[in-house]
Amino acid sequence: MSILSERPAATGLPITPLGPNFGAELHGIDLGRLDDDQVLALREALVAYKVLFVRGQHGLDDAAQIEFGRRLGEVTVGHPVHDSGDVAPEVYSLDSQDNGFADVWHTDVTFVRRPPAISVLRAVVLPPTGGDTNWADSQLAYESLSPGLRAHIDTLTAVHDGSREFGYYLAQRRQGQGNLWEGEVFTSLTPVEHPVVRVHPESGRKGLFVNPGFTSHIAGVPEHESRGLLDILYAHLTKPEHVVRHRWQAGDVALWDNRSTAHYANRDYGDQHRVMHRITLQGDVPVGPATA
Ligand SMILES: O=C(O)CCC(=O)C(=O)O
Ligand SMILES: [Fe+2]
Repeated sequence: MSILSERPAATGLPITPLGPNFGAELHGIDLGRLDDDQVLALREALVAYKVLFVRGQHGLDDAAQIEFGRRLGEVTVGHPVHDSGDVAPEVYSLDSQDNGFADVWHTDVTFVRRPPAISVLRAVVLPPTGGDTNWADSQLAYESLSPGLRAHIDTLTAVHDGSREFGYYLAQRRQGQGNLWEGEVFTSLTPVEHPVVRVHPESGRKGLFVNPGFTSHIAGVPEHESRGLLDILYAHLTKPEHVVRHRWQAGDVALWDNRSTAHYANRDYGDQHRVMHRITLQGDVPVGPATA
């Protein structure tokens, strides 16, 4: 029996859930021509399903992708330090011929005070095979930890450090001159602290908010303890039961909620070319259980 259940949403969006709570596909809509009710429904579906896949968006170019983003929220510049070259400032281009890989589990740009809430990714050039992307449900992962561990990590904060992935790039390629992100020009990547457990500002659900890409350590505990605990949390977050995997086709767009997910792009396509264009929507300062 197929786990897919065609469920006509009350809102009129044709949503096919990929599981009970995580991931859904949308067919038969044009992201460039949504009416206001559909935009609202999409926004709600994004919080509910955390990652949405929209097929057949062949007409969407960078400008239309940005325009679509503006209907959902405040579009940021593409990245705090990366320069994507000959594209609009809002676009972050991941080009395999320019070291644009995302083969480490991460949540986007958590190394700033207000990480982006939502990302919208469009396939521009796809390899003939491979290059799938995986998303992990950080809320389900949190909820399926034992109560004792949940209570413990509810109290912790962690340090997020963008210099691990982008420090060399900022120093060498950008000569210490990053982009203007929310009024701040990034000349260095100063580590920031976020709660280990994030309370989602819209749904109120708690989720793990640490990621191997940018989290350097848990604050205020010995290094070996931090390492051990993070390893447990990462292994749990990325269990197959918590993950959906998307096999890209031309015209696909994926949208995800960075407040409740992490993701990883498979680097398994050899020398083939792969280009993805991402835009991000402004988020808020992550809040933990103690202050929620
Ligand atoms: O290349 C991909 O599939 C995902 C890249 C990524 O991490 C992102 O767009 O945020
Ligand atoms: Fe990413």
